[in-house]
Amino acid sequence: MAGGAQGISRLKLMGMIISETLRLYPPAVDLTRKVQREVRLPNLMLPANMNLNIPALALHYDPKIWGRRCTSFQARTILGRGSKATNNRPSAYIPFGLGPRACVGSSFAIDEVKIVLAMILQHYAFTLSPNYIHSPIQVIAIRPKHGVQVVLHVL
Ligand code: HEM
Repeated sequence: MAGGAQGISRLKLMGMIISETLRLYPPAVDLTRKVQREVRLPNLMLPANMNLNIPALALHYDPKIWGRRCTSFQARTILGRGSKATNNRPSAYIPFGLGPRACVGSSFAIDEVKIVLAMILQHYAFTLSPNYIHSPIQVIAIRPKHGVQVVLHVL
């Protein structure tokens, strides 16, 4: 694809936009794990059989990691899958989980979004409809409560 603003290819830019969208609206807001055997960390002891809740949403909005503007959409602050953006703290960015049980479909999911967007953008530009009400809710996964109405402009 042709180079975009500041030498970033459109494909890369699309990846950054998808990554930033998944930071602000991770469909899975938290992950759960069961502690199999007692674990002692410097400041923490986790007893066996304890259920752990790992709050992806809270990590994704932590100003210590993402800065003061952590609540706003800043695609350019997040590169690739977030390892640089998180200062090599990959556990701070977990829309697909982390470790051996991380999402096996992550690359497929991202490629699918890129393909669908590329197909739409070949024929249309789109803007948010004035009727759109920003209201993400959690119904198992995060979703827009009132849908996402867009206005298509034929190219
Ligand atoms: C944007 C789309 C998607 C998101 C945000 C997502 C997110 C996640 C998350 C958070 C987990 C749990 C990881 C963990 O517990 O550490 C997971 C697991 C999983 N996902 Fe996805 N997923 C997506 C799309 C897909 C797709 C398209 C597939 C299949 C084609 C898929 C297949 C799986 C499977 C099989 C697991 C279980 C992996 C395991 O337990 O070993 N996911 N996903």
